[in-house]
Amino acid sequence: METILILSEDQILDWTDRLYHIVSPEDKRQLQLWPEKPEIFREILQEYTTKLKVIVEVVLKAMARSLNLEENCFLDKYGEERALMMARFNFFPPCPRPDRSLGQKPHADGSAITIVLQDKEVEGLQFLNDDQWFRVPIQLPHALLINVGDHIEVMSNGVFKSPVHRVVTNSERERTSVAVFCTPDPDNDIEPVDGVVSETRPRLYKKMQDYQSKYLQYYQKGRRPIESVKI
Ligand SMILES: O=C(O)CCC(=O)C(=O)O
Ligand SMILES: [Fe+2]
Repeated sequence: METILILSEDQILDWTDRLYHIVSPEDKRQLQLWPEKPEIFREILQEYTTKLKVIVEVVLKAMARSLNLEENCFLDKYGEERALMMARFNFFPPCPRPDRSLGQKPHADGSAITIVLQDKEVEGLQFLNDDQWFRVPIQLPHALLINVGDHIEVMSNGVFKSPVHRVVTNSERERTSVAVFCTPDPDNDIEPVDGVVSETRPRLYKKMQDYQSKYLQYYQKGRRPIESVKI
């Protein structure tokens, strides 16, 4: 299943094939679209999802504590049971012109946090800081990369930043990665939490509404969706 929306003729496409599935909550899964082979796929994805839920809880609590906030303040807004987890399997085939195309164009994730399992052997992910791209190393096989998404930037009133990143291609080797986007329960109002707004640190973001559809519109035009909620 693919969610690329072609919104205009001049839209720049990513050099990638993707499989994109909701993995939680269970009643939102569309199992009829999941691969049937290898047979172990569903079982492994189920187990992976269950384990990632534990990581999300630990990480969101730790992030709150690190700001001296009540430890459940991000987790409560995230919503645990009804939070949306979407798994994206990214396949980046070798590209004959890596100088002219990207596996994934610059973007920041629209999640609360994203958990990425990178290819064990082929690098490609890069993060932007001060106008410079920094490569993410892959020395640690099976390491999970945890990336802050737009929802945590808003909830933390900008203390945690949702960084811009991209994936570069290469002409020799294919690359795969699995990104699981952990996004708050769509019924929850997401805005800066109590304790991050003060006289010295004014509120920087509005309430996030209908962010998913805004996200796609902005993203495909090469703009940062989070701009739509900045005050
Ligand atoms: O391929 C990667 O390492 C990261 C992919 C990514 O940024 C994404 O799917 O949003
Ligand atoms: Fe990403």
